[in-house]
Amino acid sequence: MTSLLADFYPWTKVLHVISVIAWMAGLFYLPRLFVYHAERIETGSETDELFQTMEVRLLRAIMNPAMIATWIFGLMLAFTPGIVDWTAVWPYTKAAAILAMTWFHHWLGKRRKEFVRGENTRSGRTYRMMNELPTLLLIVIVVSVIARPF
Ligand code: HEM
Repeated sequence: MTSLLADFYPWTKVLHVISVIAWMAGLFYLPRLFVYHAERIETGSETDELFQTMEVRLLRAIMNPAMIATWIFGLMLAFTPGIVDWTAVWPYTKAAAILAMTWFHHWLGKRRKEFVRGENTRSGRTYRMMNELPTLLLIVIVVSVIARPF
């Protein structure tokens, strides 16, 4: 099994990076939709319904599968022999940022359901601020996994 993982290593990494890009696209775009949904759209209007459709499609068709694929290929890389030096610090800074990213994904999912019920209480400003979180986490992850300064 481990030698199979070693044979597929470059392709696993290709699939990991492709799924990461798709996941990140959604993590950047969904809070942006929430900003406009919270600031500009009247609850119960046709535009409200249109935004709900865009949000649910983005989450279900792109973000959920991309997150699952990122985890599967990432774990396959982590189990590939000789790839991760577990005595270094970078795997743990990366892991902490990944957990935060996964938490953020679920936080967005809960906010989407509030919009569906017409119960959003958060302002556009809050969603604007939360929109910065995936950028910060992305920086921590990419520095951890590529520059490995620690
Ligand atoms: C979800 C769980 C994740 C796990 C278990 C995981 C694990 C890994 C592992 C073990 C590697 C291989 C490192 C190597 O080849 O030396 C890797 C590569 C990489 N990961 Fe992840 N990762 C995850 C999520 C992410 C996320 C969310 C991002 C970006 C936001 C990301 C970005 C990258 C990049 C850019 C590489 C390629 C680095 C290189 O060129 O070697 N990963 N990942």
